[in-house]
Amino acid sequence: MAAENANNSNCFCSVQDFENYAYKTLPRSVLDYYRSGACSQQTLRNNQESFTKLRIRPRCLRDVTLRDTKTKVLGMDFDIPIGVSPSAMQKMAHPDGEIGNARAAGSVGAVYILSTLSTTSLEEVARGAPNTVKWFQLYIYKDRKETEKLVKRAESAGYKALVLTVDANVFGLRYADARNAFQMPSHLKFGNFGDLKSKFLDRSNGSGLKAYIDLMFDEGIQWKDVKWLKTITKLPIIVKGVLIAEDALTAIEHGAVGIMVSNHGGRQLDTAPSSIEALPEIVKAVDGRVDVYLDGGVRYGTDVFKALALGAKMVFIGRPALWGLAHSGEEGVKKVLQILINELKNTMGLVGCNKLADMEKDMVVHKSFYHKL
Ligand SMILES: Cc1cc2nc3c(=O)[nH]c(=O)nc-3n(C[C@H](O)[C@H](O)[C@H](O)COP(=O)(O)O)c2cc1C
Ligand SMILES: CCCCCCC(=O)C(=O)O
Repeated sequence: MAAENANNSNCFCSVQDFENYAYKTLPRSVLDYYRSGACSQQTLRNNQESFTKLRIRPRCLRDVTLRDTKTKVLGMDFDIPIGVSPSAMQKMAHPDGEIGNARAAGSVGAVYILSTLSTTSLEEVARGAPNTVKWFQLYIYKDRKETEKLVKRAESAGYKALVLTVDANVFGLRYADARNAFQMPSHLKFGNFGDLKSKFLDRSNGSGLKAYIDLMFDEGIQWKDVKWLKTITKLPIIVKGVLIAEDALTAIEHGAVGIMVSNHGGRQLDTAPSSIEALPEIVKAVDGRVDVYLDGGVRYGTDVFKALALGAKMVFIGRPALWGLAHSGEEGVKKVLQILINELKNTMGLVGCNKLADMEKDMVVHKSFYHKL
């Protein structure tokens, strides 16, 4: 891309354009933290590759003049079935940070999930993006009182659900961060904590984030902690990071009202299945009792369509929002979301779906359907 075009948003047609821009402009250790997966990064790659192995089977000559993407999730109305997944330290991408990301989501009628490890406090995000439906992602600290305080604060600030991340009891092996001795830039801090919990710790052995997590997070969390969480909050609980049917059923038994199929963007267990590979077994097991959501590798409206047709109620993006933020803050995230909405509506039109309920499971097949010989 010519240098003079590097910041010309008119050229930014796809999520890939924003990713390319972020790769050229973000400081190396921030970029590596955002983009990397764990270990050999097979799951990271597979998240996107698995979508390319699915084919969409279109239906012709159906009236699609009023294409509608509205949906209702946990009793809340949304204009689109796409939301923003939690990601830590968003101010490293742009000073607009979490507030910009949340405002962008709200501007297109999408839900925004704030990370426990945000660089803006949950109260500031609530004040800065009052018109956005916000959910709060929770990591369970060894200090349960600290966890309880976070939950109460999220309730008071108007967050509408808790998203408990269950695939990060142990820190994934992220070699790029270890090599870079990754550290949050010194002008930033974790917004939700006032004392030393707001800063990274000793990084003499590699990533400062890893040192922080090892000290603060509880490796011993179990299903009974979901029950405990239910005793301290009235907010609906979504469990994020489920990849197999049995865990989905256990999550429901313990009170979860939503299951997010996710492998943490390939950043935790390397060689775990891709999210879209895992989705069908979970949808089947859950059998409509609770909502199933998905994130991981979603980069095109066709990916959104595939996940919805295979039974996800809502589909989330992690890195694409960070690439939008890196490009032009709130505006950039909004553009990324608009691209995905436009691609989704285009796909719906070409497949013959006027509304989300028109999507059928057999509109999406594995490519082997066409390559039987
Ligand atoms: C830089 C980064 C930070 C993340 N931080 C969190 C976090 O704080 N809490 C969490 O539950 N998931 C976190 N995730 C995982 C995302 O919520 C999400 O599962 C993943 O990014 C989805 O994959 P995608 O990036 O391919 O869309 C993070 C992901 C990235 C890329
Ligand atoms: C135990 C994993 C916690 C990682 C904290 C931030 C995050 O979720 C991510 O970097 O990914």
